[in-house]
Amino acid sequence: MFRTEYVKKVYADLQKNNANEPEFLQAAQEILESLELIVEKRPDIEQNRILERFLEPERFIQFRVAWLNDKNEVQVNRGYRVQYNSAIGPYKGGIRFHPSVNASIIKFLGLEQILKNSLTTLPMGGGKGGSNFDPKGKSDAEIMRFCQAFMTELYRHIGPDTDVPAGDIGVGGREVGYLFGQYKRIRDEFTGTLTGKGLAFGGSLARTQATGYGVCYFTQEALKTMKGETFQGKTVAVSGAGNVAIYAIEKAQQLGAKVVTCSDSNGWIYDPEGIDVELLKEVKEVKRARLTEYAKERKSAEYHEKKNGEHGVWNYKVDIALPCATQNELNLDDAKALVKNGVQIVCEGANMPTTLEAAHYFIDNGIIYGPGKAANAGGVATSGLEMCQNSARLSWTFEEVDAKLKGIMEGIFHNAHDTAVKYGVKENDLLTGANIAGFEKVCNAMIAEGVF
Ligand SMILES: NC(=O)C1=CN([C@@H]2O[C@H](COP(=O)(O)OP(=O)(O)OC[C@H]3O[C@@H](n4cnc5c(N)ncnc54)[C@H](O)[C@@H]3O)[C@@H](O)[C@H]2O)C=CC1
Ligand SMILES: O=C(O)CCC(=O)C(=O)O
Repeated sequence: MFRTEYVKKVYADLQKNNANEPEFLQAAQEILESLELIVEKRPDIEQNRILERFLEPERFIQFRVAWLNDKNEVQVNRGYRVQYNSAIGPYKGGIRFHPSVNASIIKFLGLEQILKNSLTTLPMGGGKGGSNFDPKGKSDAEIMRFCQAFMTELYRHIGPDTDVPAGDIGVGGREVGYLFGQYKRIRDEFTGTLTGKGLAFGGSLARTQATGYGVCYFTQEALKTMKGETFQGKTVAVSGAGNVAIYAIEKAQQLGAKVVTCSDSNGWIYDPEGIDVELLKEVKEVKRARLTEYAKERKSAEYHEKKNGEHGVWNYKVDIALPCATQNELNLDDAKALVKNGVQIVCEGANMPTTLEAAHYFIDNGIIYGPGKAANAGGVATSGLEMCQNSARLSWTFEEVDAKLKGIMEGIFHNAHDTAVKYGVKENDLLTGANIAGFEKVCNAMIAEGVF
């Protein structure tokens, strides 16, 4: 797995100290496999014990969230915030509400976020938070009370120049609104402490679309540079049916592709005529319903129930795959099926959706592989743009924000690609390129700022 004694020891210690955290160890292993190349070139990394410091969060906060449901019964959940690394800016990263949330998931997401935020070129450190609260089936009033209870603890740890949370799975505009309202009430100040806010109270145009559109801008630049091609006429598989998936589908179709799949936790849609994105928005964003509702309205769509936890969407003949649901949703068998069916490029809208074996399989088979920390950085980049607008107390037009987002995504692709080439790995290995490029800036800042 590793060649150098230093990296071997760092990873062995990490395994010992985080024994029951598989997602965190997976993310760390994937990053360390890339960073070994820079460690071999730069002895100052080992001298300054940068890898050990980089992998250890600056702060990990865990707290109780007690709230009342609609029957006036007391409910108790666990809340988290990891403030992972502030070398290049205030901690920045989303909040996830999902029953699977635990320390391992929060730490893997926070670690990825450090490199992602560095790649955006904006001054943002890495953080992430969440709760094992399950929003499914909760009333609007329950969601509000939970968000208020969550913020009643979190507020003391965050601030516009300290730590700026945003949304992630289970946390969208509605939840950010309730979190922001409670923060403002407790602190008695109106600042840009959260991003993804509503447009009436400091949100940025295009933040809703940013992650999904950004994945497509990244994919488009990769196709253009490495294959001289575009989205026009291509067939695309997307997983997920949430914020990232919806706007990835919308942009891919605007760019001339046909997206034939999407999915949620219960099942998936195969729609050979192309997903009707307006209908999908109506089902998921307005009604908050299941994909069965989409299939009822759309004659050309097939609905498949997930029976054995399979993700289903990776078995069709497509040119482009965009996993946009959740971690480890694309395994080695899925990767083999995609490659057999002629996929050319896989770019991740979700965080770590591809298992490590599957990622290696893509790279070894010449598929362009854009890891989430590069391909889905458009969401946090636009959050960074929201922070700029809040500080300046102004707002840019949709076109201005979208143009900046596009420029940032194209820049991230070229940075990852050029770094892959510079470090002598295959040019389709944007994983190594993104890991090294994101790390280098953080590492230099950590050394310059002294031992901490
Ligand atoms: N919202 C954002 O700006 C960003 C989100 N991401 C990542 O994108 C992914 C999706 O997030 P959002 O679209 O924001 O969330 P969302 O809450 O809007 O949608 C979540 C999506 O994931 C699916 N999903 C969740 N758990 C699942 C499971 N166990 N099995 C199958 N599907 C499952 C849901 O069905 C839904 O399609 C996550 O990995 C998130 O970390 C990454 C960068 C930014
Ligand atoms: O916009 C943000 O700050 C967070 C986005 C996020 O959670 C992510 O990039 O995974």
